[in-house]
Amino acid sequence: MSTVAEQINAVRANIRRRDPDQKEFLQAVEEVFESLAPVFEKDPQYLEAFERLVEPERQIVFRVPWIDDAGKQQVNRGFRVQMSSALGPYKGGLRFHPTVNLSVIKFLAFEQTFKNSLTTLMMGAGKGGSDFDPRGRSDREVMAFCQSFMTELHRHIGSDTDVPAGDINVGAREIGFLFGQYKRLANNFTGVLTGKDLAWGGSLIRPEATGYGCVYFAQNYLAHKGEAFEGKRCIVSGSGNVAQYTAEKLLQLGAVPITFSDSNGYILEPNGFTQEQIDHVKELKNVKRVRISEYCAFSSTAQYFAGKKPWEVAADYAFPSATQNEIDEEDAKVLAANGVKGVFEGANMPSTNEAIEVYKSAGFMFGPAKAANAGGVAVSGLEMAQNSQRLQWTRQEVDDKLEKIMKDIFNNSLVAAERYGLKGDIQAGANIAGFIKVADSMISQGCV
Ligand SMILES: NC(=O)C1=CN([C@@H]2O[C@H](COP(=O)(O)OP(=O)(O)OC[C@H]3O[C@@H](n4cnc5c(N)ncnc54)[C@H](O)[C@@H]3O)[C@@H](O)[C@H]2O)C=CC1
Ligand SMILES: O=C(O)CCC(=O)C(=O)O
Repeated sequence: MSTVAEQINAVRANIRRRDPDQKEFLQAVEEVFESLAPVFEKDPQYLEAFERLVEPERQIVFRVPWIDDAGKQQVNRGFRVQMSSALGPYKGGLRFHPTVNLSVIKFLAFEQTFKNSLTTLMMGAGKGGSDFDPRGRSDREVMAFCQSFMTELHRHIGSDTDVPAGDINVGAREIGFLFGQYKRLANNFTGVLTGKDLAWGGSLIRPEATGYGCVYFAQNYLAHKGEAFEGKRCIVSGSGNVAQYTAEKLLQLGAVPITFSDSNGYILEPNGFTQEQIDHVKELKNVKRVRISEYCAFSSTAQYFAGKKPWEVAADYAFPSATQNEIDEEDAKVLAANGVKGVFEGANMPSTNEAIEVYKSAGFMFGPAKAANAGGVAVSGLEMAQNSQRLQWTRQEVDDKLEKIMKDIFNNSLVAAERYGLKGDIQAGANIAGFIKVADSMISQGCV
């Protein structure tokens, strides 16, 4: 008869043996595994549920052929990983980026499972995307790609089956093209995607939801520690959807957002961005689709640091909002040395596991992605609810619900950590609270 510790090690070894090359997926699993140990110790049924959960219910990999503006054939690879339907239809975004592969989509789908559970709404989890790079492509090329992608994907999704949304490089334009093709193929006008345009079934506050939600989460955390945003300098990375609305909400709450970045470098506004300057970033990134360095032509006070990450700037709090593993151990040490006291993850898995260790030993407040960035998918869940009712709620109604969900996520994570003897560890608490709801549902639904 093996001990629980031996059983945990056997499950861990099996996961590693099965997909040894999927480094992002293994990293995400490892981060969760550590914090679930006390749960597995308490009831070995949970370990069995976990062993099932790490194996996606279904993985779809497909060819996406399309014709570019020069009349030349292009071929990309498409993915949809349907991770878990324990709590509802599969739900999670689509990412179009040259770095997309099965490991990246699997890690995102795995994280999504815990995140969607934390929202308190009834959503299973999935994630998808393609190695298609929209940079430099015309609107017509992006449409041709989206139509081809949906031509295969449409067989696998539906408003009660799987409801994709946006992620990196999938915003309002792409959701429109994808929805149009779905409707044409399925002959069905239904809420099969979220992040839709307001005129045809979208929800107010969905564009703002991930960034606003991350700041609401941080606000709860700060209040718990007796701190407040007023006058606090905040580093934001990225300059896309999540970064823009994180900076906007920080400004509204009296904080001072001072940076944005992209993969080429970062910009610093030493006195903080105004709303007009944030609106200019939105125009540059969402309409003109140019590099963040272009911002400096608009502001005489801005500085641009080519090839650098914003973590070197002295600040109070950091909001990584670009991509995975953008903060490594060295970056985390620099944050600590510069006086940062909290990291709140807008992006998915932006911190390496070694960076998280540094946060813990430095005593940072740490808002892990699954909890801190759950506002986006939460408002997607609210969009689904509105679509089912064929109603549209007001901006205030949706924002109030988002604020409440983020408060509940913080409190539920706090309570779960304490219940398992890890008082104050919000990272462990979020993993535990997210997992237990999924695992209990899996157990009561039988071995499926
Ligand atoms: N859009 C949403 O509702 C949600 C997004 N997320 C996560 O937030 C992150 C950002 O996503 P979005 O803002 O939606 O995408 P986006 O496409 O609007 O923006 C991504 C931004 O990140 C920057 N970026 C990409 N790679 C980078 C790198 N290596 N270094 C520095 N900057 C880089 C891009 O230049 C761009 O400004 C991703 O990790 C995504 O998975 C998480 C929850 C929901
Ligand atoms: O809104 C959604 O369905 C998904 C958002 C997402 O992809 C994420 O939370 O990472």
